[in-house]
Amino acid sequence: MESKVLPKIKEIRAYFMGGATAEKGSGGADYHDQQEKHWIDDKICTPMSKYKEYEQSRQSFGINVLGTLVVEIEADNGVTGFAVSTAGEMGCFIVEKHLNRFIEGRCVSEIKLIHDQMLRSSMYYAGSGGLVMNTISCVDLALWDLFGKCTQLPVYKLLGGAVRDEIQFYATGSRPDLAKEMGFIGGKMPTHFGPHDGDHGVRETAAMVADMREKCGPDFWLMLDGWMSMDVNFATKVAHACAPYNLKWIEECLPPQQYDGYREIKRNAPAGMMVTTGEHHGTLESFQTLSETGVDIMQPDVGWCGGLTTLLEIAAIAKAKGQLVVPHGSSVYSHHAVITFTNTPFSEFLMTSPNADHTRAQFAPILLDEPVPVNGRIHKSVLDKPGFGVELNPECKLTRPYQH
Ligand SMILES: C[C@H](O)[C@H](O)CC(=O)C(=O)O
Ligand SMILES: [Mg+2]
Repeated sequence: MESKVLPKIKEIRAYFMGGATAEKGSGGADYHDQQEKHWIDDKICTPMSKYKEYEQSRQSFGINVLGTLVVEIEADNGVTGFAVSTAGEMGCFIVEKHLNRFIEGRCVSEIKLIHDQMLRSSMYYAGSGGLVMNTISCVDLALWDLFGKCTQLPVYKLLGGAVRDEIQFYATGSRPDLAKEMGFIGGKMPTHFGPHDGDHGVRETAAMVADMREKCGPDFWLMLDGWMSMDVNFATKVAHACAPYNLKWIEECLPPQQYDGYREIKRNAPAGMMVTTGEHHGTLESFQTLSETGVDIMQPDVGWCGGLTTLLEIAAIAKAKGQLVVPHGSSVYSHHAVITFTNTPFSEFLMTSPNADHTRAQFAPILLDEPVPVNGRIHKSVLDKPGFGVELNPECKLTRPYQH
């Protein structure tokens, strides 16, 4: 077969949808931006819950101010790749006024070089993750999508191919009992009480798990997600109070950088209960440090951790340590990665239906053809389309606030 001459990148463009200036409930990659009464905004415990006025709703403290960033990259043969993440209008500035210089004119296969230059050139303002890293991740994912679309290969094949025929999912949402009926292997619930609620909060949390255990039977996996809201003492008490109900893991109990705290929770946790975290860690170095704490599962979000290029490195760190890497639910972007990882035996599906009573595409409405699990599973054949196999929904109103 003749080797192909790959095209060069002609232009990168950045758009946003939703965020602080839009109507509530735009969804997209900013999946916390849902309509009122959605389970994802119903008194979920957060680092802000100790302030009464911000306890009931995460949107009240601004969890949905960023909005969706859409990065589109066009090659000189007219083929376009794209990706979405959570960085909105501010991400657009970073792409169009800074990162564009490392991208335009490069061959579509030069992803690693571009990734390294994006990381090094933003080191002075990127910190250890967050908005800037979300933006870099989005560009990296768009580059992989473009590379796949130019070579007519799905991203998972570019990575070396699938190590299993299907991905099986647990569901994150308020109704693990319904997730069980839908064929998922487990259900992860948010917590509603934190250290400011004292022992009453510990008892209420354990009662919620006990109730779900009753509804789901003895073997269905049940997990808790603390979304950075606890301290070591509260997390330890919750873990022990939930042990009789066979809680499988306790997730993201602490703020991301409290590595000593994670080490202590791991030491304190009942035997057999896993300690997990990682979705708000944003550099390879932070995952190396996290890995050393001994957490059982690292949970990077591929749209926030530095992109697919960094996720591959994180997975290698975890593999060498015998840890699992189970990405935070980042939809197609993680499906193409995890089907190639030997240390990801299952993955996350985040329920974005308002009552968590049916499956709905996680990034709805921004992607066309975004796969959703059927009977809790996605077969690799569903991923057999060039790039990440999705297109932008032309009905979503996108704004391009900056041009270079
Ligand atoms: C449900 C959690 O609070 C959050 O919205 C999502 C998350 O942390 C997860 O899916 O994991
Ligand atoms: Mg989580």
